[in-house]
Amino acid sequence: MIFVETRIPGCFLIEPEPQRDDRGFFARTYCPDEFAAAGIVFAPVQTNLSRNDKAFTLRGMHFQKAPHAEAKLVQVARGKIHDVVVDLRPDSPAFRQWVGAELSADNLHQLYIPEGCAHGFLTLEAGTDVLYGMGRKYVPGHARGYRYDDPAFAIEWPRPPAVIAPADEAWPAFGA
Ligand SMILES: Cc1cn([C@H]2C[C@H](O)[C@@H](COP(=O)(O)OP(=O)(O)O[C@H]3O[C@H](C)C(=O)[C@H](O)[C@H]3O)O2)c(=O)[nH]c1=O
Repeated sequence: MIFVETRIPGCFLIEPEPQRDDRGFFARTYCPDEFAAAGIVFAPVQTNLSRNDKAFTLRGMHFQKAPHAEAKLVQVARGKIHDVVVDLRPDSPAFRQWVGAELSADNLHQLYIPEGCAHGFLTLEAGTDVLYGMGRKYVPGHARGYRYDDPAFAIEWPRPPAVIAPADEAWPAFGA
């Protein structure tokens, strides 16, 4: 696995190293030793699957309120997304900055998102499945978020969403 830290400290783009043969390939998508060697202390304790039927479906920008903040390992099992992370840690040099990456079933790329960051994605193909490894079990009632187009972050999206949940349109403005 190849780890490339983004401009958000602790947020990594991860490129698995598929072992290819005549049948296809085998790729490791998580390994505690390789993560530890990259300086990441993370062990998924819950996994989630997000199925998105339509292209240009947007989910986000979500995070869990402390003390239930979640680190996440995100990968696309089918289709393609524009994945975005926003640093919400006031003491971070990248506070309020965002990073984006195209994750797809073809490029196998993953994003590791540390606690204290918001996460969201826009699907770029119909029938996109997003897999999550979560660093903490989900605790209902602690979900928080901001709008994907909040001017405080000025996130660049490939295009506006065609599908978005009312709850994701109703998040408060950052700093409100
Ligand atoms: C996150 C989560 C949700 N749920 C339940 C709660 C709702 O009844 C239902 C759908 O939840 P929600 O509408 O929050 O799903 P998304 O909008 O895809 O939210 C996720 O999308 C953004 C992009 C993320 O990074 C988070 O993983 C997560 O917030 O699943 C659970 O039972 N367990 C869970 O871990």
